[in-house]
Amino acid sequence: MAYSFERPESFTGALLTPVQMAQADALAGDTARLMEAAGRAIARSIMRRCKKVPVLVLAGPGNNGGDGRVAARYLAWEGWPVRVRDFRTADPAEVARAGLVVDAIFGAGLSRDLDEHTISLLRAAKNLVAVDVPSGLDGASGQVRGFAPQAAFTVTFVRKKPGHLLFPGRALCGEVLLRDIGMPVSIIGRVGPDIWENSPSLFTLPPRDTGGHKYTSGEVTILSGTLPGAARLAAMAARRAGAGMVSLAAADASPLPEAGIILRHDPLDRLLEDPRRLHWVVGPGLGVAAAGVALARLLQTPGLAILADADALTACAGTPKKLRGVCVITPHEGEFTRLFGTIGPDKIAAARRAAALTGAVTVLKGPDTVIAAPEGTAVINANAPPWLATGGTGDVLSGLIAALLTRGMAPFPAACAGVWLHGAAAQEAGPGMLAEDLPSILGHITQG
Ligand SMILES: NC(=O)C1=CN([C@@H]2O[C@H](COP(=O)(O)OP(=O)(O)OC[C@H]3O[C@@H](n4cnc5c(N)ncnc54)[C@H](O)[C@@H]3O)[C@@H](O)[C@H]2O)[C@@H](O)CC1
Ligand SMILES: Nc1ncnc2c1ncn2[C@@H]1O[C@H](COP(=O)(O)OP(=O)(O)O)[C@@H](O)[C@H]1O
Ligand SMILES: [K+]
Repeated sequence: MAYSFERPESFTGALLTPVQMAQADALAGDTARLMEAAGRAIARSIMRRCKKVPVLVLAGPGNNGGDGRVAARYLAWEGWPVRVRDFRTADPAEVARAGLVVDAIFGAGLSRDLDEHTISLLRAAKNLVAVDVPSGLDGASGQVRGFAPQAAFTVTFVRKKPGHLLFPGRALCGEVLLRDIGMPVSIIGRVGPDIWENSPSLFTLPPRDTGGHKYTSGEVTILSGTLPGAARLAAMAARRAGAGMVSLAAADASPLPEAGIILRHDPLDRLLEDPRRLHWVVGPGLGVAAAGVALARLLQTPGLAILADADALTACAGTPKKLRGVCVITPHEGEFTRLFGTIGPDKIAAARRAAALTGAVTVLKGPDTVIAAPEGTAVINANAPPWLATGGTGDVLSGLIAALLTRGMAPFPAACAGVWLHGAAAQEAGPGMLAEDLPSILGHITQG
């Protein structure tokens, strides 16, 4: 069974771009009712989370402004001191005096950079709650158009937008509160979301085969080279994540690895004679020249599942088509840029282009890792704590994804599951963790 990508029927975790959100709005038709529900949700969130202070609602020209006006009405009913100002005539000095500013200037309809007057208003706010997104934030990409304020929290509706999860948007939103305003799930289905927030509801980990032996659980071979520690980290992760056999293939006489990792000094051609050796990790600590040669050789052998990382990616800098036939690539931003050119303002579009060009599931790593399938489905990961940004964690991720592949998962869900479990392990390890702390935690969170 191929453990495939699972789209929840409820579309939980689906992300809607501003264009898709507008389509949903048009299909639903009843904007007034949705706006009423949105405004009530904003007011409730404020009343629950904030002290009663004078509130100033900055209202824009579209539905975002409409949501803000409805929220003001509910706040006033509950006895809150609240004023509404049209953003065109509002005064920054008045904004600065407000105890709480509700930013309802622009949401999904943002179509150009903010002008100086709007920026001066938003800059003056000391304590701001954003409606849908902080005004100036592009909901599709998480990029800032001219300026966007820092929100204490953001209330959004129906489904989150990619810009809530992609940096710098994620940081500017503060906590994102997703509120149901009665948009039918069938309409979300008709819009056809193709970007998702990563979570375990998108994949199922294969159960361990109770009647199996080490080879039925799959074998992963990891090429080791100039920095053998990197390959060992990948190997430790692969073993803990349930690969039955893990071999390090080292051309030279590298020092003995940990007990339980098999060290092979055979030439690559010899290793390829074993038909069970289907899953390969190429790149971590291998050396760029060696990685280029090894990758080319592996790609001549049909039927292999190859994960290319680190030096194998650098070896293909400027010639990404050399990666065709690889199953998963895991570039960080530097490796990605060397391969495909600048990422630009839209990280999802960049990852999709790379996946389409190479045919490989592309894991564009970072604090907001994007995983893209060659046919275009994209997933944004948001569970990685900042302390995951430490040397060697990328090697662990490679070994982890390779183990999930060898356990029978298809490449896209294996990549999604690997990235999510990697973040979950780092959360469990806590601040100050090292890459080598992750494998033992993976041992207990990767069992099906
Ligand atoms: N889609 C839905 O299901 C719902 C959406 N709602 C709200 O509707 C919002 C989207 O509404 P709209 O499509 O009316 O869009 P907005 O309210 O974001 O604003 C669109 C208007 O602002 C103008 N504009 C855009 N960028 C500008 C700039 N930089 N400077 C000056 N003017 C600019 C546009 O020309 C347009 O007139 C959402 O963000 C959300 O707050 C809610 O009412 C509830 C339901
Ligand atoms: N600021 C951050 N917050 C959370 N995770 C991060 C951050 N920066 C990087 N990461 C994650 O840390 C890992 C680093 O991988 P990589 O750059 O390949 O490092 P290395 O080569 O040292 O193993 C990736 O999984 C990446 O998604
Ligand atoms: K807004």
